[in-house]
Amino acid sequence: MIKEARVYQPSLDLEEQAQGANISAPFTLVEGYLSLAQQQALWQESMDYPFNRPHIQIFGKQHAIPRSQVWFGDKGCDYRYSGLFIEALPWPKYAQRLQEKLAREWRLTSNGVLVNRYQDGQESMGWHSDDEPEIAPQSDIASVTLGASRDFLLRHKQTKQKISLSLHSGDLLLMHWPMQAYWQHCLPKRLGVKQTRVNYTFRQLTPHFHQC
Ligand SMILES: O=C(O)CCC(=O)C(=O)O
Ligand SMILES: [Fe+2]
Repeated sequence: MIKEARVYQPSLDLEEQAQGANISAPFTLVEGYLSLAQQQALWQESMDYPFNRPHIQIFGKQHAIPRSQVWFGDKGCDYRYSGLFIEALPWPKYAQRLQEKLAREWRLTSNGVLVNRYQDGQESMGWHSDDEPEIAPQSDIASVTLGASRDFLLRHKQTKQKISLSLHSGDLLLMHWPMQAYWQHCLPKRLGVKQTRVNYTFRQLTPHFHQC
C-alpha cells in the first residue's frame, strides 16, 4: 500500500522561543515520501554497499560503533566524523536518484550521503548534532528511512525539551538549519525491534575542506 505523503512542519514561535518554553524544532517530516517501488530499489541496492563498522575513541578507549555505515559523495567530499577520516565512494545509482529527487522537490542541495545500517533494535546512534566544520554553513540535512520503524529523539541543548518521532520506511525527515546548532538527536536502542533499518542522511559539505 502506498501511503499518501503527510507533512508536519512545526512553526517557529518567536514569543515562545523568547520565553525559553516549548521551542519548536525546525524540521519537516514527510511521511510516505518514497513509493514502495522506490523503497525496494534502494533496499536492494543497499545490500551491495560496502558497509563497515569503524572503531571510535570514547574516553581514551576504542569501541566499534553500534551500527555499520558507508559514505558516498562527489569527488573531494570527504568527511571527518568522530575522529575518523572517511573518503567519499562514488554515488550508487539509486542513492544518486534520490539525491536528485530531493534537489528537485525540496531544493535540498547535497554532495554526500552517510548511510547507516542498524541490524536490529540492539543497534543505535547516541546523542549528537551534525555540526562538523565541513558541513556547509546554513545547509539542511535530509534523512530517509528504509526498513524497520524506529523512534528518533530530539533534545534541545539548553532547555532539554524532548521531541519523539517515529520514523517509518519511506519517510523523509528534513532537518532545517539551524536545528543542528540548538538541538541534538539520537536513535535509541529498541530491543523489541528485530528487523533491519537503513537510513540515508544527505549532506552538503564544503568540497576539499580537508585538503587545504
Ligand atoms: O538513523 C538515523 O535516523 C539517524 C542518523 C543520524 O543521525 C546521522 O547519520 O547523523
Ligand atoms: Fe545525525
